[in-house]
Amino acid sequence: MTSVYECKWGILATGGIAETFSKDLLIDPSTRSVSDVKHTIVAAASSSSSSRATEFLKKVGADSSAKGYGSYEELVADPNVSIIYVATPHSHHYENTLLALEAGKHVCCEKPFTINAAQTKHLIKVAREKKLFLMEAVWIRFFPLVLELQRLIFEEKILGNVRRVFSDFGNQFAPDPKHRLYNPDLGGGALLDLGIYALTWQMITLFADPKNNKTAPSVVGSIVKTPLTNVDEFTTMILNFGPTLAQGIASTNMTIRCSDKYCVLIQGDKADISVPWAPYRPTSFTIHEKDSEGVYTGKEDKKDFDIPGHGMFWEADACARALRDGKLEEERCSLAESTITMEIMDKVRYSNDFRYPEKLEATRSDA
Ligand SMILES: NC(=O)C1=CN([C@@H]2O[C@H](COP(=O)(O)OP(=O)(O)OC[C@H]3O[C@@H](n4cnc5c(N)ncnc54)[C@H](OP(=O)(O)O)[C@@H]3O)[C@@H](O)[C@H]2O)C=CC1
Ligand SMILES: O=C1OC[C@@H](O)[C@H](O)[C@H]1O
Repeated sequence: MTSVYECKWGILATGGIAETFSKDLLIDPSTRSVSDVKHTIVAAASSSSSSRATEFLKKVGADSSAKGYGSYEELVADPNVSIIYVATPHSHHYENTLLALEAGKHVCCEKPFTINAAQTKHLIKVAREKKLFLMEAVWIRFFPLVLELQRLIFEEKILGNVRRVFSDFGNQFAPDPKHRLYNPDLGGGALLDLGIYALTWQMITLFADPKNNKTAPSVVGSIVKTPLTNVDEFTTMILNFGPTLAQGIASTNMTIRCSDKYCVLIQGDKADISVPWAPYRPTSFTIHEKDSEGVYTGKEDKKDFDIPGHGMFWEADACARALRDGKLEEERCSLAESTITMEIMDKVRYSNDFRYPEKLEATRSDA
């Protein structure tokens, strides 16, 4: 019998996504036909109190031996923890990930990796120097749906040449200046929180096209800021993928929910693929056949994908396998692609005069 690798997680922060991720970690891997890795939560930390961390561990169903800490420093010092999951607001990812790396821990950090590309590059430098695994938690990259979609596009070539991709993630949020989405001090705004999914769809379809030869796209973007807190409320980007002569249009906002039917439309010369809501947790896509003049023939093929939980366990399984195999990076969610994505967001923000407070944009002096 082959041995099962046990990945020992430390959960840094106890908010919404920390809870969702932790519950997913503890779902029996056999429910998703996985038998080579399993996950244990050995500790969690809350910046507010150790009792909050202990309550969190109970709520997510961690083993009673799991430790609850009242500071992130104590968590990263725990010798039983192998990998830290960073689940704080964007504003804190850079410092929290550095804290964990400097303590010698592998890290899986929530999206967006950091506030800007300079910070991402510094994290990569530290991880490489310390020979530690590092990944931005772009969970949809690991969905079986995405793997199948890429297989159909790049191996079976069912779309022919892919020439254009529309991707949108807009959602209707109550305009609350205290919510992290509206708060500039927490890295608020549509682009970093939601727009990163619209960009991920561009990366997994147009950037990943073998003909693109891993070339970063050129980008122009336009931003409308909310008068409430001056963070971006609407952002739209046009991306030109030079080697493939394909164009991407990626949009995001936090006022209008994107269409239930078409959040993503991948257009080739033989067929299109549409992906309905939700762009951050897709469960189906439809292939629309076209005739030689590019007109839909009416022949459609819908593919549905079951998610036995929320769907965050697939990225966790990838982290576990990387640790087991001594890999410092996961190729499905590479550090190079995270850097390119951050650079795109920087370019669009800075060219539209949208900067976060100086303390959020700063990198440490050794960066
Ligand atoms: N992959 C996905 O599907 C999703 C990813 N995310 C990402 O996860 C991150 C966290 O989002 P979410 O869980 O919704 O946020 P929450 O506000 O629900 O939780 C954030 C947690 O971070 C900790 N924290 C530390 N410092 C601060 C601070 N100054 N202000 C607020 N919280 C602080 C708190 O935990 P404590 O008190 O325990 O320290 C808090 O509970 C974001 O970067 C977001 O992009 C969010 C939702 C979905
Ligand atoms: O990652 C996310 O996906 C779902 C959104 O509603 C959330 O704001 C975002 O952080």
